[in-house]
Amino acid sequence: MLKIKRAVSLVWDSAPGWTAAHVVVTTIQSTLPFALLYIIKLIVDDIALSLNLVDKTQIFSHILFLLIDAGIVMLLTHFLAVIAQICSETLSQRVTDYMQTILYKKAIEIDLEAYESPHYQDILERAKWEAPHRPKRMLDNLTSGGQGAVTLIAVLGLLISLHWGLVCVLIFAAMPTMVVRLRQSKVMYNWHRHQTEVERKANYLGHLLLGSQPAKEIRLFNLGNMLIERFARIRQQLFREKLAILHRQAIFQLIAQGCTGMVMLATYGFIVHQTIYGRFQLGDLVLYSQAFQRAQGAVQSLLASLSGLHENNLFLADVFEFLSLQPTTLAPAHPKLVPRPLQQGIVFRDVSFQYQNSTRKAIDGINLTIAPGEIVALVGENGSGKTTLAKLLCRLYEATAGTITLDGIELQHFSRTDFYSQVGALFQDFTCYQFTVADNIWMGNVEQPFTYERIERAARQSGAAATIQRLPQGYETLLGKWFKGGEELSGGQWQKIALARAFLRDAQLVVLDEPTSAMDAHAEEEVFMRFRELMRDRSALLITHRLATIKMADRIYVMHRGEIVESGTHDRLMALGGTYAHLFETQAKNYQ
Ligand SMILES: Nc1ncnc2c1ncn2[C@@H]1O[C@H](COP(=O)(O)OP(=O)(O)OP(=O)(O)O)[C@@H](O)[C@H]1O
Repeated sequence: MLKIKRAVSLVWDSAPGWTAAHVVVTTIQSTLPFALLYIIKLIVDDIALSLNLVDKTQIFSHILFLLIDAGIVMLLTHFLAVIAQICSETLSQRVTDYMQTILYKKAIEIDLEAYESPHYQDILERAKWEAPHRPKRMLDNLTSGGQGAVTLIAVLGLLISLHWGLVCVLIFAAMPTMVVRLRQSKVMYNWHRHQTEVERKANYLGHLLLGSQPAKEIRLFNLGNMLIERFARIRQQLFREKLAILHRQAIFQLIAQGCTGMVMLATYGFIVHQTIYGRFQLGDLVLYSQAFQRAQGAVQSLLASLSGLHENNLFLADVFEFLSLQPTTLAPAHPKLVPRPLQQGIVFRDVSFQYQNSTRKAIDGINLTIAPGEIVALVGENGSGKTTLAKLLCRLYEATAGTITLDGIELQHFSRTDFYSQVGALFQDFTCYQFTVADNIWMGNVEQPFTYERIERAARQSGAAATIQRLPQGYETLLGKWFKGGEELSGGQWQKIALARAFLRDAQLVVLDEPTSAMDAHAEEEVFMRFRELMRDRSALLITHRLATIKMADRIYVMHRGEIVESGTHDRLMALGGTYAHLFETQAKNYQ
């Protein structure tokens, strides 16, 4: 019941005016057949009366007047049908848009960690399927159920006057179908829920086959047919399972309808029997069998609405399950303000972290400091935990043990918005927004007004300015190939734009994970030459495999299997002759 109320209020919130119009129009629609029936009854009464009259002029004009009324009701019925369709379609659209917005808002609230959980992906997927149409369907069930109930109440009076037992027969006859329908909804729902991951696998294959990003490899490695076969195999499996359920349901439905049919036949037999033995007139036979038929139709429509309500209720549970998700890390009740400017900087104390569903720690017992104005570099082999450490510093994940403090205050004590406003970051998997160049850079700090002056400065700092100048519409050039007129950039050029985005943020902490990996040696050198100047009052964490570029770092931490194994300046680490010196010499040798 609560879910029905919540679904209706979602529909109402999406478009109050259209919801009201939809309900009013369908209510009027449901009363019109009775109005027409009543007018026809008046016409029949007049005709019967006219048979005994000598002067039929007056009664004929009255019948004409009633006929015009009937015509008006018919016209109104057609007119309302058109209006009802417009209301229904508009409302469906509004509900879909509204529900999608709600889903997007909820999705951005959830912790990043959730995206690594298949369970979360399943919940999200089901909510995406069901949210756009289930609330509106529920409203439709309610209105059509209401219509069925009105018709039923109207004919029930007639049936009771015939025999009260007929009403019981009507309800009894409907029972088997009702039970079967409720069971079917439950079986189908459970099957859908159970199959979410398999459906996601099929969708993933579809994404590989249709997406622009995998398109190159699909062609080069001739993966198309293999992926299509995998897709077809999954769809076949889903199809077979669904068909088996539908077969079983068809058998149950046939049995239920057979039972209903037999009860109905017996009832008609009873009415005919009563007529033959003179207890009913021929007119009664017609009237009561009509009434019984209508009542049966109304019961069927009521049942369809009730089982629809039941089904939509089940599926809406998936939407509400998603909407009820909460971030695992709650916002502090009394958040502290991020110190501006930083005095002591950032301190990691015995920090460890283990990813969800992972059996080992990605980083273990990390101790590290970044003072204000200091550039700290992280180096180490693949998978040693550098990016994980950067993500913890950006508070994209919470440490499983230990503390990370900013001027002595643990990161959890800041509101995320305030903390994020002080972080400028560039990760390896940065996003290439299919927007204009200016938008791509401005998105580094949308809280600040859009000004070309700031955007151009950030572009100069990242080395993107020269590339942008050569674009047909400069900063107003649309990037990417998704939309008409878009210009595609090279990997290194995209990286410069993304770096400009990180620089645009007026942040005290800058985190750069392989910021120049796609740039040519000349561009990279330019970026790092400006880097010290740029980071003057900021704290920077820099991750790179290109050791030549980090000689200028104030301190270098060397990571190995989640731990810090060495730290110090370039010169000190070289003198130490350990992992760093070995890595550096290996790289240097390759350049000789
Ligand atoms: N989202 C994740 N879920 C589970 N494990 C992860 C996840 N991301 C990384 N890991 C694991 O954590 C460890 C550290 O990964 P991380 O990305 O921090 O390494 P890295 O030093 O940045 O590597 P690279 O130099 O290749 O970028 C690896 O063993 C990796 O398998």
